[in-house]
Amino acid sequence: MAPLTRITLFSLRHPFQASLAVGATIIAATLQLTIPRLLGQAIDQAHNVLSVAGEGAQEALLWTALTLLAASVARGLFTLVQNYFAESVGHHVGYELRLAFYDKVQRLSYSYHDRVHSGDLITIGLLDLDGLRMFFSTGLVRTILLVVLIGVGAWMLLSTDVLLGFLALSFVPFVAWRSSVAQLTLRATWLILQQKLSVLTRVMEENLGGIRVVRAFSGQKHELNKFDTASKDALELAHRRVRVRVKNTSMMTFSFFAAMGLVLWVGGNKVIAEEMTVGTLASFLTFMTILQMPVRQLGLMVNSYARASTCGERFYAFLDAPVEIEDKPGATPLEISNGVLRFEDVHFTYPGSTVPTLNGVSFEAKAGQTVGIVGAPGSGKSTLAHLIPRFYDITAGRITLDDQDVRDVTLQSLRRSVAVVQQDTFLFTTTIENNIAYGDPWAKERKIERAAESAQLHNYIMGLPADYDTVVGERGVSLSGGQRQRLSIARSLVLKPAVMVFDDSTAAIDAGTEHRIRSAIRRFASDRITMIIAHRLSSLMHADLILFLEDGRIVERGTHEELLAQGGRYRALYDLQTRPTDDLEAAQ
Ligand SMILES: Nc1ncnc2c1ncn2[C@@H]1O[C@H](COP(=O)(O)OP(=O)(O)OP(=O)(O)O)[C@@H](O)[C@H]1O
Repeated sequence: MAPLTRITLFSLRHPFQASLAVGATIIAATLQLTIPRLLGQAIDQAHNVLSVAGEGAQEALLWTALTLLAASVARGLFTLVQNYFAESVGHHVGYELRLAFYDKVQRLSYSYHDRVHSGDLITIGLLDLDGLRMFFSTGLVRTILLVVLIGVGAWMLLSTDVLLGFLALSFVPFVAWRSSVAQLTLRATWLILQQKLSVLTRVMEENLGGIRVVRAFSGQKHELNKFDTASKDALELAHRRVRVRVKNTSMMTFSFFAAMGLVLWVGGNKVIAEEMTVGTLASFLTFMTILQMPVRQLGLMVNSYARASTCGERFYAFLDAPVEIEDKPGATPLEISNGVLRFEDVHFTYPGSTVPTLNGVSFEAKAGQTVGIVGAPGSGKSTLAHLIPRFYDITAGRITLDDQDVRDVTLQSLRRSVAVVQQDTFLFTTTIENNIAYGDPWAKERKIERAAESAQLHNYIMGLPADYDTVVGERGVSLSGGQRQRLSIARSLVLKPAVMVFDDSTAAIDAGTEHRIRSAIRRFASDRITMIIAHRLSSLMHADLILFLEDGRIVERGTHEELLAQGGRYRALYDLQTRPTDDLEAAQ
């Protein structure tokens, strides 16, 4: 369905507000059209009062004046109702679209985020959504208003006097054309201006985010130049927009007054020739003044259609994008009994890639066991871990937890049972307690503290100004890399997952603390599988099973001792990491 049809039908899901807005628009426009007639009538009656000076003439003038006043007040009230309910529909639509957008964001697969920049998603969720939200009031309701005002108004003028009617309407096509051209040009330049401003925002964001690098490398001058260039571009464009607006406004005003001059000239002659009353001429001029604004607004209406159409295309393409990873129909919650994880001939290729990342990986791990994964950068270690909680779906083979294929169980139960502690930790701007309890907001205080104790973070937290209530994140207390990693470990421990993966997540933690964390986790790990991905062999030497990955294949497997005895790649890596630096330098 076309985006405009879709948003129109969506807006009509609020029939009460929508019909009040439309009804009030039609009544307000009709009342507005009576004003020039009444005004003309009043002028003629005033003329009669002056020339005839009769009782009846005065009374008639009074009545017309009162009717005029009533029509103006009523028009104002109906315009108020129109604006209120049209806006109200827009806000309801905006609210519902925002929820639909956010709901979709929560369900999107990792592969979608790999493809689409988060800045683009924010643009869809803010600007595109706004373009759609406004369509009801600035597009649909305005169309009705303009059709009634211009259509009925033109008919009334032409039916009163054809020649004068044509002259009075002569400015309409020109102003409608200029206004549409101006609005469309302004829209196009607005989009470019947004891009320029987003470059400015990005430059500023990077500067603030990387402020330490900028200062350390004395990059201030370079940063200022970058900012200045982006700023100048935005300034030039803003000037161009002002020129378009000023030029078109002047042209439209000129054509309106030219038409008005013509009407005065021809109409004046008709009045002199007594073919027309002064009141009728005055009503023509008032009609023109009333029509001027809506005709100028034709451009805004055209713009609203253009905007809603392009915004709608992007917005609905996002809403309709297939969710690659979701619960399959009839998925049941994962049930953990023995806690056995099995990879059976797993193959995986990233969506959009032609090169397989994992090639026939098979292994088994039981509850209480630790599996270490080692290999060169890019060999597929993180990928392997990300397949267990279904961040991506495998291309071939099977991954099971207690004989249940991970694709057959509900995602929520799976992800509560498999926790991946990443190397980069994201902290929400909230208290430490809320950050740790993110996966289980109802976790008891003691549970949170125990998790922090195991992650060797409790003592540090107790030294903070408001201990667990201390706010961290961008606007809170800054944590070091190692402390962030420990917080991330605590966050996963709270979940008590059946499989816990440490993806290079102790790289920023010193060996002593890492050892203490490992011992603490081992105490709680009798019923869970711990998987450790690390470059530092000392982090995973104690594992029950170590897998050596190379180009997505397991090329060596066994315990530390077995692998050393094999004398293969693991042995070589071990020697490299344990050999004194002097030996290495001598070997080079
Ligand atoms: N989201 C992605 N989309 C496409 N290819 C990816 C994606 N993530 C990783 N890859 C590719 O898959 C391969 C394996 O990456 P992976 O991150 O699993 O390696 P790794 O062994 O964990 O590396 P490191 O030790 O550096 O963390 C790499 O060639 C990488 O470029």
